[in-house]
Amino acid sequence: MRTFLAYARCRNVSDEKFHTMNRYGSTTERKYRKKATRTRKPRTARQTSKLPTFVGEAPATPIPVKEAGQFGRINILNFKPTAEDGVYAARVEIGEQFTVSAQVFMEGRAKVGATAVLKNPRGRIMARVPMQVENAGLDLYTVNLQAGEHSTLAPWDEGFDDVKKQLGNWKVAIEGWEDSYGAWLHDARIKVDVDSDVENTLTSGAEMLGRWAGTRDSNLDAAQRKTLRDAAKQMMDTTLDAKTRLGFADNAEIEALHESNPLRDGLTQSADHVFHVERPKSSFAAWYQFFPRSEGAYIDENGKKVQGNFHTAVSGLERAKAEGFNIVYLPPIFPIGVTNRKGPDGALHAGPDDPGSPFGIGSELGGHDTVDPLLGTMDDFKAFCQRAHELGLEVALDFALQCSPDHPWVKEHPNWFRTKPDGSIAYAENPPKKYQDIYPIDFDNDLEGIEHEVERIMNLWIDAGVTIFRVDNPHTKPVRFWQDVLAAVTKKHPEVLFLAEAFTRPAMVRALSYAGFTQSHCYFPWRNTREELEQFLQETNGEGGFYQHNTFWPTTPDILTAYVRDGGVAAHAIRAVLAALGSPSWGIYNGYELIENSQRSDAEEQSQNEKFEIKVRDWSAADKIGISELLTSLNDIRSKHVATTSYHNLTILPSANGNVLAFARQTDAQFTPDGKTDTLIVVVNLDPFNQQQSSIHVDAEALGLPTDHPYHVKDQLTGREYDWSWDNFVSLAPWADVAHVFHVELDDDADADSDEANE
Ligand SMILES: O=P(O)(O)O[C@H]1O[C@H](CO)[C@@H](O[C@H]2O[C@H](CO)[C@@H](O)[C@H](O)[C@H]2O)[C@H](O)[C@H]1O
Repeated sequence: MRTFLAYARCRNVSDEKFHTMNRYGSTTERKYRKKATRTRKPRTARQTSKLPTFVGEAPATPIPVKEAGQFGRINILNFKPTAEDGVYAARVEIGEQFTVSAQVFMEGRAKVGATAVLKNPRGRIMARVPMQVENAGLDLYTVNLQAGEHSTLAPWDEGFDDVKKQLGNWKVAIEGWEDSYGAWLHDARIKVDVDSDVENTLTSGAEMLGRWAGTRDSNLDAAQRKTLRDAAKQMMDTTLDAKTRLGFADNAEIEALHESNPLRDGLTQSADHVFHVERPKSSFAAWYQFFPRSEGAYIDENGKKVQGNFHTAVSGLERAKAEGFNIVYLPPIFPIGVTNRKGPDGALHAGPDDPGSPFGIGSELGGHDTVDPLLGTMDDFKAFCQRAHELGLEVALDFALQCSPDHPWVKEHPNWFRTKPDGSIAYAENPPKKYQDIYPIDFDNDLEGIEHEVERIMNLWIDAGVTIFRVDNPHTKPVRFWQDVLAAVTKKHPEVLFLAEAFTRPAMVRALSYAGFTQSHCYFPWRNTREELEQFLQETNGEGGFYQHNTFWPTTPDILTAYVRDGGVAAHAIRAVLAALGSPSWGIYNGYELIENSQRSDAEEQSQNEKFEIKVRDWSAADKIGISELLTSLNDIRSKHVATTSYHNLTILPSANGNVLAFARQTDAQFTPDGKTDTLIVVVNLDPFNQQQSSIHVDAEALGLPTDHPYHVKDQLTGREYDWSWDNFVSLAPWADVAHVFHVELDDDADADSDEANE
């Protein structure tokens, strides 16, 4: 991994805000310029030495850019990521490490440098960071940035107001400049070595050093300016030999100034590129789904199931908390219709004691704005949310926009439903699935009316304590509808998040993200082979991660794949590791801890499905299985390793065995709480039945790890330690460990060594 050279205060003359910031020093900016400030001497106002005027080569001069599309003196192209279609800005979570790149170049053989400028929503410059050459032939430069500090605060926590101030549209611009010192030094070394045109070369160099000492942009202090002027003077001492004279400009002290306060000729600034910065947990979240009616449920003396309610459901909150999750997700909690109510496993007829699918919303008791009386009252729900908040959990509520035939809207707003010529209403479908117990909404008769009603209802649940909506099947409704509703709701409540349950074509999923959905369900459950996973991990954690935040769920009440059905405990463990560490956002549907994996014969979902019946579970059985313990460890690893929090830091590692997947996640030292690079190496045996061995290749240089000696890795799941280097043997057996989650443990010296090597 490339490391940063701290880059202090390369001040743009026209930017007085930056001048102010330098004096008071924002945390972010201090972070980026740590190294340089350590070596900088106190500033004095007086200029101490005078230079003779030398005749040298003319530096590149800035050319004003008067309209969009005009080139400046330096060419800057291909900034990534840009707003898609020029409208939908890239998105990152506060404190998430992300990478920007651009092509920066100029004519001829001239050398260039590039600097990224990061501005907060108020336009204040928070960091100026030198970019690194990614591919010299393509003139491609990259840099890792972070907008604001990583935070885990929830909206009701003390201190959230400070977080809130940092949310919104940040901007990144690229500064390109001619690297006159770098280019001169390259040529001067050769010319002095072969004794060609030496006097002209040294004279030009001295002139360049003098000019550097005099520029405001380089923001040198008085002592640093003197260093450059003295070097220039000494270079002109013709009594000395050429090599000695060159040495005055070719040494570590001047090189350090070149890194921290370079001479930037022909300075050219790109346009600002917007990044929408969202609140904590907008993308980095661990979800836990349970049905409140199953919590505390029991079988009474007559053999009848007695359902739970919002009082007993606190046990679900406590389990989620104990396992380290931070969002609890509840299926719809509204009254359930009677007409066409479904029976066990979706049977088309329900018995008198069948509770029905909670997605069959609405009865004479009320609709989407009413708590199902079997679960309790609105006050009970508020108390439940309050308890969740005390435990540090956010409550996500399912919002399924559809109606049982008994829903009040069916009578109150007949124009919200499409009738067939015979006056009946067709039931809802999500082909090939049929939902005979619900009517779909018709959005084409009264879009505005439906929008207002949905806004009213969402605000009502927000007032009760909900901070997140998981929206059921949003892709079967107009995108524009969601765009309007989400904009209206977030205008009043910018902290509210939305998860799209959209298993559908990529264009629709992407459009929903643009419409305001902060996270999205995805096809992770069906990506099982190494090739499929490698591709999917890179898709989720790549360029697309700026526009769509995929959340990985191994199972849901609607999804139980053959892999999980057949692979037993090992398959559950494998999929949990992949979900927790493959995406910053992951989720578990409860019962996973109990290996509930019996599948319906006619559907890819669980039999005795909780959607249609109340589950009475023996949670004490979970202890023997160990999945609950694994989930807890995975959430613990996620909370301790900031490298798990970014959609932009995953690298696939080559593995010799097609059944073994390996990837690294890495966060640069300046973005971690302890100031050390955080590197995790995850190795997973994808075969739930057999032991698999492999050799994992780690490009130590690319990851900034020691290249000439082994480094220490510690398995965060087992505590075992190993020495790793370029190629590493692994052996994982399903009956022992399905995965390694290694943290690379570099002592400070090793970290510093590798920094030096990369610089
Ligand atoms: O259509 P999806 O696969 O995305 O599933 C989601 O929406 C379904 C409809 O809301 C929902 O289905 C469940 O509720 C229906 C209405 O009560 C019922 O007819 C279905 O049989 C039942 O599976 C599904 O749970 C939800 O995730």
